[in-house]
Amino acid sequence: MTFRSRREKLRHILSASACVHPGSVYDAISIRIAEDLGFPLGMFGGSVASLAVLGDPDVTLITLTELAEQMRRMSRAASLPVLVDADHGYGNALNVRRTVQELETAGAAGLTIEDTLLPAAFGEAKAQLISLEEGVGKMKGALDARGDASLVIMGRTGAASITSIEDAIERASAYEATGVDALFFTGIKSCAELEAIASATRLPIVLGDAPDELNAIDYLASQRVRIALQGHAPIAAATQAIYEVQSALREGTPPKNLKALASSELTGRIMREADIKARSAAFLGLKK
Ligand SMILES: O=C([O-])CC(=O)C(=O)O
Ligand SMILES: [Mg+2]
Repeated sequence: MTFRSRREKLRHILSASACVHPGSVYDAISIRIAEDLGFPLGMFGGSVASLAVLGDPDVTLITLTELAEQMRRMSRAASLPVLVDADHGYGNALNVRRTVQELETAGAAGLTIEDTLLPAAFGEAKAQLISLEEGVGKMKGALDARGDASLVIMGRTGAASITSIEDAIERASAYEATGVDALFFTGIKSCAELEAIASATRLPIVLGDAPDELNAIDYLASQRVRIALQGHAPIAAATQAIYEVQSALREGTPPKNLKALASSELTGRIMREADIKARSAAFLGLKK
């Protein structure tokens, strides 16, 4: 499937009237599983990118090259549309342009650019924001860099949990005015806050995190939330599974007694083994 048709699917989600949960994806295996299970969209979070690629926490150590390469691997492995958390765009507004170019050619369906000051400033324990003006410049740079007009650019603000809900609304309104395709919020704590945002803006809304008060999907849809993230449980589950199997082996459990391994049928499906066999027959003169 072409990159454009993946982007059009994401655009369709944003323009429809329902709210969807994306699958959390971070590598070729996780995206193929999300695709096979019927998720309409994959979310490639910055936190899981750092963990999967570097084994590091989410402290902006991953490079744009590493992020884009991981996206490229996922684009090859599956055709599920993927929304990429591009953090602050890896620098200033000129770096944001480069980030958009790299993620576009790597096959992202959409990406978010946020106004958090990253990496963290010297001597500051708490997260900080860049100025509204700099945030606007980043959004304009992102839109200007787009080569395929169907690539979805989202303006993201974490102001609700860093400064105030009023600041989040002011920033979101300014980003909306640049022509971005959707608004992505983190740190929204209540229905009242979401309703204030929904009535002050008009673009589709994406929620990066949400307390229990905000988990009824029909209510979210009624407030123009089109995508609601659910964290990144798959990589946590994978980490636990690897820990358990390595512990068992280290303690002397024979490999044949290990529990909860993927069956060869499941592994074969994820590896698209039938396709490889058919191609081997067609191109290598081997039997199907
Ligand atoms: O975008 C998301 O998935 C949430 C986030 O910031 C991260 O996981 O880095
Ligand atoms: Mg992030």
